[in-house]
Amino acid sequence: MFDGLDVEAAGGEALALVGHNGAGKTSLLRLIAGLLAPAAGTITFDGGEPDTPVAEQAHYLGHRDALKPSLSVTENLAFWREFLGGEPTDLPAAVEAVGLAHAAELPAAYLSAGQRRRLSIARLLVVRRPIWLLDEPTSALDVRGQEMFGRLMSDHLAGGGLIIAATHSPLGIAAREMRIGAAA
Ligand SMILES: Nc1ncnc2c1ncn2[C@@H]1O[C@H](COP(=O)(O)OP(=O)(O)OP(=O)(O)O)[C@@H](O)[C@H]1O
Repeated sequence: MFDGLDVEAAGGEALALVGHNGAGKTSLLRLIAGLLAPAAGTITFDGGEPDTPVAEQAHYLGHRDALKPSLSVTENLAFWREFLGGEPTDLPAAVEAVGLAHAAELPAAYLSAGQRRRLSIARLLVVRRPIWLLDEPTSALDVRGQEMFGRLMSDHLAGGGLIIAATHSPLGIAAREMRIGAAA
């Protein structure tokens, strides 16, 4: 799919992966997230927890929102916090931060596409991880949702976090562009 790829990104930086459909942007994110094994090469995280795999220090926000439809918004977040071994955090604050306070007790099955994406974004806030791997994160978000997520991404970068995002549209924050594959 791709070879000879040499990418480096530092804390506080956002890297925007751009490239044509099928270039390998999602695959690169999935490699870093530990969901695919590289045929060759290594992925390292200097300054992270040395004994913890990079994948466990990263959040992967994929195309599909990983939600349990029968659980409410708050229950989904509680599930993720438990599953990912997060510290006790203020779930209502995370729900509020993504603009879902009015839907906190609604089953995820009833959420719109944009609301599901907002709930997925709340997972990034509930369990703190330094690396955010985002695949088309703003798809389905309305303008206010995009602004909200832009602020959350900026806060993450200001705290020394790292963002790597595959995107076909502006990310809403200053990002270094990295092209995957040949220009279309
Ligand atoms: N599980 C898989 N098995 C086989 N081939 C795959 C698999 N997943 C992806 N591919 C192939 O790898 C290539 C890169 O796919 P990828 O999803 O990484 O592209 P992308 O750059 O994210 O594209 P898009 O802009 O359409 O989201 C494509 O040719 C795709 O068909």
